[in-house]
Amino acid sequence: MNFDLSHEKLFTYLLILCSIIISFGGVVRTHKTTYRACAVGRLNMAAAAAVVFRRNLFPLKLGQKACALHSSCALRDADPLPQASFFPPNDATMLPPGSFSDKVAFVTGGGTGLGRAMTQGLSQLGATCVIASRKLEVLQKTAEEITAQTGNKVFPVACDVRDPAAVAQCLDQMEKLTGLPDVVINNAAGNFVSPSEKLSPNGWKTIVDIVLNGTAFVTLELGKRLIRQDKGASFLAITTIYAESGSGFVVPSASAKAGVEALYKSLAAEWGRYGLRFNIIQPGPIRTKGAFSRLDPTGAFEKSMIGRIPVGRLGTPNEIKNLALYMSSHYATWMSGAVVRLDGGEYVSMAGEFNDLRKVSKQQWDLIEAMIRQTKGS
Ligand SMILES: CCC/C=C/C=C/C(=O)SCCNC(=O)CCNC(=O)[C@H](O)C(C)(C)COP(=O)(O)OP(=O)(O)OC[C@H]1O[C@@H](n2cnc3c(N)ncnc32)[C@H](O)[C@@H]1OP(=O)(O)O
Ligand SMILES: NC(=O)C1=CN([C@@H]2O[C@H](COP(=O)(O)OP(=O)(O)OC[C@H]3O[C@@H](n4cnc5c(N)ncnc54)[C@H](OP(=O)(O)O)[C@@H]3O)[C@@H](O)[C@H]2O)C=CC1
Repeated sequence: MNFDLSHEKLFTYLLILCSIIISFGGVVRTHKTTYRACAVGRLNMAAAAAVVFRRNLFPLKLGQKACALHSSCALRDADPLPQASFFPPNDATMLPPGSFSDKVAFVTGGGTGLGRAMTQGLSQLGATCVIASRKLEVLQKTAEEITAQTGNKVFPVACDVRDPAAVAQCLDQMEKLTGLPDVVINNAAGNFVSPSEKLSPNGWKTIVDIVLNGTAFVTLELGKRLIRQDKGASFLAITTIYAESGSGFVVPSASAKAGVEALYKSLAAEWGRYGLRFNIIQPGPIRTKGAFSRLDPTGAFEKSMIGRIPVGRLGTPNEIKNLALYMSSHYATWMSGAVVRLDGGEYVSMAGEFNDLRKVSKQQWDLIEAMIRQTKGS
């Protein structure tokens, strides 16, 4: 029979081993660090065990903090699983050239990460783009780079979506620059992992304001203006797979993203009569600086994320781009109220009761099958 040593079991065996060695006043070596047990006793055992546990889960020394943070270093990639070779990402832009000629696109959070990739794709296919977020310099740099690549105008507009007056001003500015948009992508977000018992009221409010209120302010203000001008448009919101399931440690984000989905599904029903359609993409994990510096700052969780994804790798910004472009394009005019998950199978992989049986070896299956077949009657 195969000996399947899971992380959990490995920790347990390590803890037991530590306890035994420490009991004899020995020396334990883990990750090039030596812990000398001075006395025999439960306290020492617990302390050493805790250190072993922490070192395994967070393989960083506290002193390395600055260098470990993604914001100050290059992102470190965890390896994809072998099956990822069956599923290479195709970064090429999928729709035909000119698919967005004569169209105007408005993308919140368009200066970085997924928003930048979507803006780049829209611009490449002929759209004039307006990108909005708080940091004007970031937007300006992105706008210049994309325009240099595509030859199409990208206008940067500073806007904090939490402030309805700022949103109205931003849309005034857009109307002057380009007119009202044909394509709207609500992509701006804020997030951080935190135990919910550590959340302050302002921590909660900050995330809900950016994600839910920000999306609502942009969508309602633009919707009213489009309705007044009798102009149709496609609205897309970027949520996440846990908008559906909920998730611990990102509770404000989960709550706000679920609200965004309710908002978009509701408006799909109500505002179709004005030529407006509303759709949602739920991405799984994609390594961007903005997301991973706040959700996996030590890099300790990336490997387990990949382990949960049947396709065996993280997504790429361009994969979201291609889906977003299709959903926002004239090829998708019959799509409204849709929620599309793009996550390499992670959501269903986490949800299925028996999915962990993937770890069962062939020999173990033979034994299990024999046991089941032996059972007669109820
Ligand atoms: C399947 C994969 C799932 C992945 C999903 C990904 C979803 C995403 O949304 S990823 C997008 C991530 N990108 C961003 O978050 C970009 C924008 N983020 C920010 O600007 C900041 O991180 C922040 C959201 C905090 C907003 O910045 P702002 O300057 O406006 O706020 P602060 O004044 O810094 O903080 C406001 C209150 O929040 C508290 N807070 C901040 N960080 C934490 C933390 N790590 N833990 C707990 N609390 C935190 C902060 O203390 C403030 O509260 P208070 O002290 O009570 O005033
Ligand atoms: N990367 C991932 O794994 C996943 C990401 N997502 C979603 O994808 C979207 C993009 O995330 P990603 O590209 O990874 O992360 P980024 O941090 O790069 O993108 C977030 C963007 O939102 C903007 N933003 C934040 N706060 C505000 C605000 N108050 N007003 C206006 N703009 C704001 C930021 O710009 P600025 O700082 O200039 O304001 C930034 O450009 C988000 O909706 C996120 O929830 C969903 C699932 C997985």
